[in-house]
This record gives sequence, C-alpha cells and structure tokens, in this order.
Amino acid sequence: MEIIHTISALKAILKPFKQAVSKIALVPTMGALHNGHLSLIAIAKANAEVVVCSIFVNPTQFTDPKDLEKYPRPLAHDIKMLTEAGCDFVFMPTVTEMYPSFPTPENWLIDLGPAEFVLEGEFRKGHYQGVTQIVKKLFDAVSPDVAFFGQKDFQQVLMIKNMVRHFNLPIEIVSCPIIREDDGLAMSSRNIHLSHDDRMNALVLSKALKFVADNYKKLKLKDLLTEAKQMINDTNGVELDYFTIAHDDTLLPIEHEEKGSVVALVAAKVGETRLIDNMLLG
Ligand SMILES: Nc1ncnc2c1ncn2[C@@H]1O[C@H](COP(=O)(O)OP(=O)(O)OP(=O)(O)O)[C@@H](O)[C@H]1O
Ligand SMILES: CC(C)(CO)[C@@H](O)C(=O)[O-]
Ligand code: BAL
Repeated sequence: MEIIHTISALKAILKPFKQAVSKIALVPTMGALHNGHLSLIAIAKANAEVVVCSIFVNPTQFTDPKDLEKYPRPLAHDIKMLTEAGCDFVFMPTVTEMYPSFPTPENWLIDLGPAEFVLEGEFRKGHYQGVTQIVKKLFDAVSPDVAFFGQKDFQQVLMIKNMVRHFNLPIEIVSCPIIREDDGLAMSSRNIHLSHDDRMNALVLSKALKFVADNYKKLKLKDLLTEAKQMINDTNGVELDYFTIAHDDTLLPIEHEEKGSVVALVAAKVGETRLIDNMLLG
C-alpha cells in the first residue's frame, strides 16, 4: 500500500490507472479505523479495481473545538489495518494541503436542500457545509468512479448525494450497512472515549432502535416513540438530543405508519461523548 500526502502526487500516481481500469473507488474517513471502516474497504474492493482510502480529520465540519482536539489519531494502527485489508492507496494530507489559506476560511456555501438543517444539521450547525466542502475536494483530488460511505451517518450520505447532484458529478455514491459490536453498539471512532459505564449505557441507543424496528408494524407510532424515548431517558448518563422516525429522503418525521422507506434515527450524549445511530424500518 502506498501512502500519499499531497494532491499533486496523488493525481500523478492515479493518472495511469484512469486509462487502465474501469473503476477507481474512494473511501473517505477521518481515521481511527475500526471494522466499520474495513467493511467499506472490503465492499470497495469487491466493486472496483483500485481502492483509495483517505484519512483526514476535517476541521471545517467540527462545530465543537474540544471534539476536534480530542478526535483520535492512531496513524500507525490505521496504516496497519489498511495494509492488511488490501487497500491500494492511502491519502493523508495536512490541513494546509486541503485548505491552503487555513485558518482563514474559504468560501463554501451550497444548497443541500432543507434536510441540511434538521437532526445533525440542527445540533451541529454548518456541519454538512464542512462535510460537503471536504468531500468535494477529495473527489477533485481522486476523481473516483464510485465512493463508499456508511449508513451509520445516514444524513451525511443524503447530503453527499445532494452535493453530487448539485455539481452534476459523474460519481456513484454507495451507502454501506452499519457494522455493530456483538451486543449491538454501532462501531464508531468516538466509542474509544466511552468509560466502562458509558459503554454499558450506550447500548440503550441500539436497543431503542431495535425495539422500534421490531414493533413498527405492531404499535401506534405515538406509543413507539414514547416508549423508545423513555428507554433512553431512563438510562443514567445518557442525554437524548433526538429520536425520530422519518422519511428516508426528506428526514421529516412521519405522521403515521407509512409503506414507503422509513428510518429511525437517534443522537445522544453518553457521558461526554455524543453518539448517533439509525435503523431502517418496514
Ligand atoms: N459502524 C459503521 N459501519 C459502517 N460504516 C461506518 C461505521 N462507522 C463509520 N462508518 C463510516 O465510515 C466512514 C468514515 O467515518 P468516520 O471516520 O467519521 O468514522 P466514525 O466511526 O463514523 O467516527 P465518528 O462517528 O466517531 O466520527 C463514514 O462513511 C462512516 O459512515
Ligand atoms: C466523510 C468524511 C470523511 C468527511 O470528512 C467524514 O464526515 C466521515 O468520516 O464520515
Ligand atoms: N462520521 C461523521 C463525521 C463527524 O462526526 O464529524
């Protein structure tokens, strides 16, 4: 596996592959890799001849400076994992490589549709402008045919698809299943911050989602939501930001049980760590 730090080196290395292969895949990450990330690499390898993984902790998508400062950066471990997973190239730029005028902000404001401002967009204002800004830069650097993202960041996939539509980019966006620990907790780089008690308490998030998935067809919507929120509010050390059952495209809450695609989404602070999770229903 080759490690590349600059956009110009990346473009030069990938150039011969553009002619020689039919698909180049990109898996964008912020590092601190776990089996959720490795599942994206495996799916990318099964669907493309060349797989590029990027590791970049993007400052413009963080709304809490403490969250950015304490974001884990175990680079040697990440490189070992990607090598073992058979990734071809890892792109690890510096902040000034991606944002030459940093810390002076670059202009970036695109129309991502009304779903930008709900859920994560409400609790992390400007987050999806930062996410789409860096993903566009990564797309420009790699020119992939296809890019793989986790369903764990459900709203993020939607926002990236809207960004791709906005610029009419010839890039396929693939959403990949959520990988969970054996007890149901969604894998996340931020899980490393959970204390022993937090780790136990965090289980209520996937349990509440599973309760909703199991009972979606059986209980009234209002009762489902009340029960799921109650489960979370009754758990010590867990502070709920939102629990919603929403249309999978607009992310607006559904008003009654629907036949179409519906998703339950949750975000909560567990101890000092904010976690998100979701489950498709129906
Ligand atoms: N458990 C998981 N299953 C599948 N994909 C995942 C999982 N966790 C993260 N991903 C995906 O990996 C990609 C990179 O995510 P990222 O590096 O932010 O990791 P993360 O675990 O989501 O970290 P955090 O949520 O703590 O920032 C994203 O597309 C994300 O959705
Ligand atoms: C897509 C992404 C790599 C952009 O920084 C990040 O939001 C993430 O890891 O999900
Ligand atoms: N996986 C989403 C990136 C973030 O929380 O900023």
